[in-house]
Amino acid sequence: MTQQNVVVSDPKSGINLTIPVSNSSALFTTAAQKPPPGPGPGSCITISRKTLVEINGNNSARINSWVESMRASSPTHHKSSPALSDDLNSWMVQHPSALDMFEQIISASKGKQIVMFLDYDGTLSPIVEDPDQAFMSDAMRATVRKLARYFPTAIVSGRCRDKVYSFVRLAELYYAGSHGMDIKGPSKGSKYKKGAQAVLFQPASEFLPMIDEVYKKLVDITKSTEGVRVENNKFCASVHFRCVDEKKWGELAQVVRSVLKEYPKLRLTQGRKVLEIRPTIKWDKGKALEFLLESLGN
Ligand SMILES: O=P(O)(O)OC[C@H]1O[C@H](O[C@H]2O[C@H](CO)[C@@H](O)[C@H](O)[C@H]2O)[C@H](O)[C@@H](O)[C@@H]1O
Repeated sequence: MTQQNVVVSDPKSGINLTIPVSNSSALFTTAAQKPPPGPGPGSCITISRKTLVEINGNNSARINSWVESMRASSPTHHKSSPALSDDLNSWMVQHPSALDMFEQIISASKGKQIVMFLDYDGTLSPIVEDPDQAFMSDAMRATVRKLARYFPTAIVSGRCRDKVYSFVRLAELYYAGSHGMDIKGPSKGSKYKKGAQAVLFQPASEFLPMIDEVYKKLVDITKSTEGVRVENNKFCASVHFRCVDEKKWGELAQVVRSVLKEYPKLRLTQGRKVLEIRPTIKWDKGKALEFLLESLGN
C-alpha cells in the first residue's frame, strides 16, 4: 500500500491541508499540484518542516547569512492581482473543498488512522507585529473544532504551550509547545488514545531554570534596542526582530550570541524575524510528531 500526501482545500476559508494517507484517490490532489498563490498569511493550514539556520559558529559571515535568511523567511505579502484571483477561483473549482469531505477522506484512507498536525503562527493565525496579539479567527477555530471531531488533532508550536492554548481554547486537542518539548493531551482524555492515561511529556524540564535565566539576561541586554521583544516560551525563548530597524539586525544578533556563549548547552536557531534559544537536546517538532503518533497507537 503506497502512502501519498493529499492536499485538501476550502474555497470559502482558503484553508489548505496536507494529509498523509495510505492510498491515492481521484477525489484528491497530490502535493505536487500546488494551488496558485492564495489570499495571504493566516489562510492556510500546512504541515511543513521549517528550515532553520544554525548560527552558533563564530564568523560574522554566518551572522550575515542568517540576517539575509531571516529577511527572506518572512517577505512582505502583496495583494493578489485580479488575474491571480481568477486563477485561484478556477483552481478551486477543479479542486473542491475537502473540509466538507471528511467521511470520504476517512474511507479513502482504508482503515489507516489520519492524524492532523497544525502549526499555529502564520497557519491558524496571521503573522502580526505583536506576538501577544496573534489571535485566531472564530471561523478558523470552528474549522479546527470540526477537524478534531474526525481526526486526532495536535497543534505543534515554538511557543509556550499555555500561550497557544489561550489563543486556541479547544480542550479536545493535543498541544506540543516549546518546539515540541512540552506535550500534553486533551485534559479530559482522548477518544482516540488507547488507555486512560493522559499524555504529558516534557523532555527538557531540566532546562527550565536555565531558560528563565537566559530570558532575563536577554531582556536586560537588549532593553536599549528599539522594537526588540523577548518572549519566554518556557523550554525555549525568542528574540523578536520584526519591529527592529533592519540596519540593527546584525548588531542585535551579535548581542544575543554573546549571551549564548556562556551557555554551551543552548543553541540558536532562526525563524520568521525571530531568533530562538533552545536546549541542545535531540528533540524537535518532528520528534514530537513521532511521540504523538506512538501514543495514539499508530
Ligand atoms: O515555529 P513556530 O511555531 O512557527 O514558532 C515560531 C515563533 O512564532 C511566533 O513568532 C512568529 O509569529 C509572531 C506573531 O505573528 C510574529 O510577530 C513573529 O515575527 C513570528 O516569528 C512566536 O511569537 C515565537 O515565540 C516563536 O518562536
